[in-house]
Amino acid sequence: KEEMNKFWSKNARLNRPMSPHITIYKWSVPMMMSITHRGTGVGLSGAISAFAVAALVLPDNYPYYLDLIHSLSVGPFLIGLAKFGIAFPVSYHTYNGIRHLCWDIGKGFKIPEVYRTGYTVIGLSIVTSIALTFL
Ligand code: HEM
Repeated sequence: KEEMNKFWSKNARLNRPMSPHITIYKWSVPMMMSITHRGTGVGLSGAISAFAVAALVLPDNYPYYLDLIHSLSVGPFLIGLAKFGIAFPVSYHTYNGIRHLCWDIGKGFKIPEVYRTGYTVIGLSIVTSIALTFL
């Protein structure tokens, strides 16, 4: 215990960052993609659960609420933005999920491949989300 105390007081004295200290890492595309995969996964789970709970507890049905949104006349820009905001996490998580599954079978681990597949996923996600927005 005494050794541990010495260890921690030395770290504090030398102003060493304590683990976990992700701030020491230089941000990279694969790193951002990884956190976005988690973010979109958790976001999708939350959104689907909220949708399911709403379907159970709200008094009216889906077409009624859709009409309600239409009647607000928020304009095509905001509607488009909202549609993109839904389409992007779905597209991104699906394409990046396929990238993850490739890793799970041992493919695509070389650093240039990680970047290439990463940029492909980002590109496909943007194109797919724009296409879905205009549906
Ligand atoms: C609405 C549908 C989906 C939901 C709600 C969902 C949700 C999630 C969540 C919560 C995670 C855990 C994220 C983390 O803690 O790191 C996850 C991970 C994952 N998802 Fe999805 N997901 C969905 C669709 C998909 C699809 C369509 C694919 C594949 C094509 C996919 C592939 C994966 C993979 C491979 C992982 C594990 C990533 C890892 O190894 O860290 N998901 N998903």
